Amino acid sequence: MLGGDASCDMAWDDMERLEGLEGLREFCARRTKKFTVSVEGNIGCGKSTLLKYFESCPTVECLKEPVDQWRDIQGHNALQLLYEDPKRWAFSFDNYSMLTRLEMHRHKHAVPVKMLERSLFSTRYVFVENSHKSGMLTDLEFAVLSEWFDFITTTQKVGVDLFVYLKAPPDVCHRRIMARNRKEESGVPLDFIEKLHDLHEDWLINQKKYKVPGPVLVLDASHELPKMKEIYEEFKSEILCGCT
Ligand SMILES: Nc1ncnc2c1ncn2[C@@H]1O[C@H](COP(=O)(O)OP(=O)(O)OP(=O)(O)O)[C@@H](O)[C@H]1O
Repeated sequence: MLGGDASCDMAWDDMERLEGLEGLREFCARRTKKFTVSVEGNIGCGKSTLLKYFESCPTVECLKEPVDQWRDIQGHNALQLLYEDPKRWAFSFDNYSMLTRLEMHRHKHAVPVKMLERSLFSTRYVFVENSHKSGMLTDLEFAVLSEWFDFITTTQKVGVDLFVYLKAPPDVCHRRIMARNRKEESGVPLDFIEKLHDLHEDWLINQKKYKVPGPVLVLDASHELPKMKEIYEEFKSEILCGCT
C-alpha cells in the first residue's frame, strides 16, 4: 500500500557480487524494507508530542525538528533573527532550513521506521511558499530556493513513505503556542498561523498547486492530550507502516 523510495539494506548494485540463485536468496533475505514517516502540521499542532509518544518504540527512530541547529549556526541564532526581521533573514533561514532538512532525509536508520518532524517538502510547499507569498522573499530569492529544492528532490534520496498530517484549527494551535511561551514565538500573530494552516490544507488536502509525494494520513489534532493518545494508539499500525 505504501510507496516511496525508502532505503533498504542493499542496493541492486550489490547483486553483482552475489551470483546465481544463492545470491538472489541472500539478496532477498538481507533486503529489509525501511520506512520514512513525516509528521506534518502547523506550529503548535502537536508534532513533538506525537514524536515523543512513539520515541520509546524499539522500531522507531525519531528525528526532531532541527531547532537547535537553527538557534546556533556558527554562533548565529537564525530562528531569532527570522522572527525579529523576517524580510531581512527569510532567505538565509529558509536556505539553511532546507539544508538541515536534507540532512534529516539522508540520515540512515538502523530500525525499520524513521519518523521526521516535518520534511523538505513542507519546508518548500508551506514555509518557503508562505515567505514568498507574504513578501518576505523576493521573486529571485524564491526562484533560487525553488531551484535548490528541484535539484535536491531529483538527485537525492529524500522519499517519504507516509505523511501524517496533524490537522488542528489555527486558534487551537495559537492557544497552545501562547501557553508554551517560547521566547522567539511570543509575538506570533494568529494571522500567521492561519496562513500556514491554509498552505498545509492546499498542499496536503487540496493538492492543487503541489502534489504530495506519498500517501497522507490525516489525524484530527484538535483534541486534548488524553484523547490524542487514544488516536495515536488507534492508528499506531498505520503511523508505523505496520512496523509496531
Ligand atoms: N492535544 C493537545 N492538547 C493540549 N496541549 C497540547 C496538545 N498537543 C500539544 N500540546 C501542547 O502544545 C504545545 C505545542 O505542542 P508541540 O510542541 O507538540 O507542537 P509542535 O507541532 O511540535 O510545535 P512546533 O511546530 O512549534 O514544533 C506544547 O506545549 C504541548 O505540550
